[in-house]
Amino acid sequence: MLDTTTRKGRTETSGPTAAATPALVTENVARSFGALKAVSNVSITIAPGERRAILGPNGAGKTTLFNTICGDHPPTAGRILLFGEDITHLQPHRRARLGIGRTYQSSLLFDGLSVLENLYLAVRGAMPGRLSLWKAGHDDPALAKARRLAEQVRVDTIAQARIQSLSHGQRRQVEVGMALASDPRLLMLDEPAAGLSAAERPELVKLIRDLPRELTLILIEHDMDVALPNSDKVTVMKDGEVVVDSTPDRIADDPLVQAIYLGGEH
Ligand SMILES: Nc1ncnc2c1ncn2[C@@H]1O[C@H](COP(=O)(O)OP(=O)(O)OP(=O)(O)O)[C@@H](O)[C@H]1O
Repeated sequence: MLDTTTRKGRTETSGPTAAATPALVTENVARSFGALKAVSNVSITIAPGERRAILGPNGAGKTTLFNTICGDHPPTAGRILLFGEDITHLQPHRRARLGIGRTYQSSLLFDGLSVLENLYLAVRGAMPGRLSLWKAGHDDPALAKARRLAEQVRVDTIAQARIQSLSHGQRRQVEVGMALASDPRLLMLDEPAAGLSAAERPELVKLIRDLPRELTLILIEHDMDVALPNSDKVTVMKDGEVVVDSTPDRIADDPLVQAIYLGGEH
């Protein structure tokens, strides 16, 4: 994997170069909302299996960058390649079929349904064909997969519990399971630890750490204790632009990062 440090146009590279097609490339990606440039000129390359944290203060453009990648708000300029395929102009569901899974800052869970039912719906939603919950039987492969996902995200012991009875941390675990339902090659987690108590965080960190190593992961996270142990590289954004691209061991000491992130601006 590349070991690269970038600061506003300057790039230092050391270590072996990755020959494989990158999992994700954004080339000069921009997204405006009217006159507001939420994301400007973002060029990042993420290797297959890499875990990348995206940090930055509120309003830096992190979620908007996610939205340009998954297609919720496609870029107004630039290009996005997923495993070498140009997805810049594809609809979100086409991008999902090509291997993008994501979570959102706000919950998309059905409160009145059980954990297993939510996971089942996510599995069925990722399958071609019409959704038909009433056909679910014990030999339904989608149900078996939902059960496997429940184990993977450590909610199998509460599989029958309704979402509304879950703790915030457990809900986050279910959300990760739902994002995994489509067997993504690129998983994007938007602030998975937001709102979690100190007691709930280690479970989530462990869940993320135990995700299959071949899965490429992009993580937006304010909490350094969650972001840094779970990342190979860290990208810091401010005012819609990438301002630092570095490694977790260097990031905390970076004066620019300290000024804009640890300095309490967010
Ligand atoms: N749908 C939208 N319409 C108009 N403006 C938007 C929209 N989405 C985001 N923005 C604006 O774009 C800028 C970047 O927002 P974004 O949510 O991407 O930042 P962020 O880094 O994810 O922040 P946070 O950490 O608070 O989630 C902000 O000024 C925001 O108000």
